[in-house]
Amino acid sequence: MADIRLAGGAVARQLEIDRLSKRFGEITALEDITFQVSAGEIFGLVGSNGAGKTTAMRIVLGVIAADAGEVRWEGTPVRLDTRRRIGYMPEERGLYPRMRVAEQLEYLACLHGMTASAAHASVDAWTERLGVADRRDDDVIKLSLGNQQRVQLAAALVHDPEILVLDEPFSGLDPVAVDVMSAVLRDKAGTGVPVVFSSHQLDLVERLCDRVGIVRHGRMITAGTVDDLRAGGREELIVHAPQAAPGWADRLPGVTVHDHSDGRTRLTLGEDADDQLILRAALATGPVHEFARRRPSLTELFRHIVGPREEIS
Ligand SMILES: Nc1ncnc2c1ncn2[C@@H]1O[C@H](COP(=O)(O)OP(=O)(O)OP(=O)(O)O)[C@@H](O)[C@H]1O
Repeated sequence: MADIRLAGGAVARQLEIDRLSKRFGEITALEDITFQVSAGEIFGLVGSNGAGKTTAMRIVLGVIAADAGEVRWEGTPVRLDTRRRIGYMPEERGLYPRMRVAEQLEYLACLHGMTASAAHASVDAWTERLGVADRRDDDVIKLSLGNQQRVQLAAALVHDPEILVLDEPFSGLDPVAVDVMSAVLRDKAGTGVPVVFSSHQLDLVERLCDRVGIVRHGRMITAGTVDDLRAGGREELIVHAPQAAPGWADRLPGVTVHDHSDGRTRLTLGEDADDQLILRAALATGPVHEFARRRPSLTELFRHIVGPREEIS
């Protein structure tokens, strides 16, 4: 168990997922998965289909029990009373299709212990913020999928949770809704809420998350800031020389050419590579419009780490 005691004996406000394991018959969904999300931090869980992300979140929420391991908040094992203070967006979504938006959000807020008047005010505020205020009196089933998802996020937020756990909150959202959702998550983190969410949209994860964890076959294979993860990836050189023919860089020492199209070549450099030699070789083909080092994106890192046959979908 990690020591999360701070100087002076205070306990860090941290959600700890500690060595969780879970099997479903022959299938190992989780194997010793461990990660922490601090108060105020946005943590992105990424992994291929079936990697174990949903299973981990369900265990945090107590929807299913772990075979082994523990989930703690502020150093104390998470029990029913803590779970009432978590805002959860389940993958299977959980709204009553034939109940009106405001009615069911108020009902959910009251289930989490809010008074009726506080619930009413909170529903007004969140439906406004999430752009579904004009749908408050509609049955959920009449809403588009994207608007249902906004309501689902409102359901996770309406009781003013201490912790947010969101399974694929961005899937199926239009770009405006993605921006609204991102801003809400940032704001909640800004008030000290630990936010953990899963997503296959790695560009979004890269932009939004303070730290990212890559899950594979039920294990956390790496976790850290995107910059930490990038430190293990190879820097690339992009050369845009429109007149360069394919193969122009193939014989340069220490150079590996990854692709070349429309005069744009993507290279990685070994120890014996000389970037000035590469530049001279590019200039020998004609004008050079771009010559830039580029760090790998999270998508590229993901491909590199989990392997090309197991790409995210
Ligand atoms: N209730 C269940 N019964 C049997 N197997 C299950 C059950 N829930 C999950 N699994 C299996 O456990 C593994 C992990 O599934 P999980 O849903 O946690 O993955 P995931 O990372 O969330 O995937 P996705 O990105 O596709 O949502 C998969 O092999 C899945 O088929």
